[in-house]
Amino acid sequence: MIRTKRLTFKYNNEDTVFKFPDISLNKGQNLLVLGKSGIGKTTLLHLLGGLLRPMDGSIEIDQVPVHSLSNKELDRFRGRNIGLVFQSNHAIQSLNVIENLKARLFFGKKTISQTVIIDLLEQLDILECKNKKVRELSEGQLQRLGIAMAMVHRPGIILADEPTSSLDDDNCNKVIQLLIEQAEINKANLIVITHDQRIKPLFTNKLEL
Ligand SMILES: Nc1ncnc2c1ncn2[C@@H]1O[C@H](COP(=O)(O)OP(=O)(O)OP(=O)(O)O)[C@@H](O)[C@H]1O
Repeated sequence: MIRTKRLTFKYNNEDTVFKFPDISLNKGQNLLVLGKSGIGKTTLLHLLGGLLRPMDGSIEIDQVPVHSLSNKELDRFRGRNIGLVFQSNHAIQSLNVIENLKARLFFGKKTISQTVIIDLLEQLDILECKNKKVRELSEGQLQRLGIAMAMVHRPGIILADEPTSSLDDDNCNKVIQLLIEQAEINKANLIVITHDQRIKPLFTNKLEL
């Protein structure tokens, strides 16, 4: 469950004040956030993910007032409850796929059985890569590893920043279907931000900034 109210934000040394429309999502609901370049989509995603703090307004996630957590509480909350899918992959190059997932769990202070990890890799169709180093993966496999890393700790919220902008139509559809499927399996909220118009028909719930 995510609720934001009268959320505003300003970067240090900048004049622009971003005012975001209220968001209200029940458990398991998805949202597509659209808007032209520079409007503040990534900024909103970083606020929801606790990477930035609002200037004013509130963010409530599963009854937790995220906006008023201390830095330490926020780090812990993010590590346990938020899954972030970035445009480019943030995996550690020198580690293999399984080691990267274990590192993600270590930082999130969560223990997940090896069977669950194997199941996830199978669902994402990268099980055969489990012992490959990150630098040995193709672009598509890297993208799916990014999703696995965002999902492995079973977060309640999955936030994806332009996950399809560099993909062809076929892979664009596959990645979005995988994200929707993973969100469903975990009963998580999925929020995708994009200016990729191809994704629009795949979401019923949309917010235009
Ligand atoms: N760390 C920062 N410090 C100052 N200004 C920033 C910072 N990050 C982003 N901005 C500015 O804030 C505005 C909104 O940026 P943001 O990345 O949220 O937009 P966006 O809608 O995601 O854009 P795009 O679709 O191009 O990725 C832009 O004008 C950007 O230059």
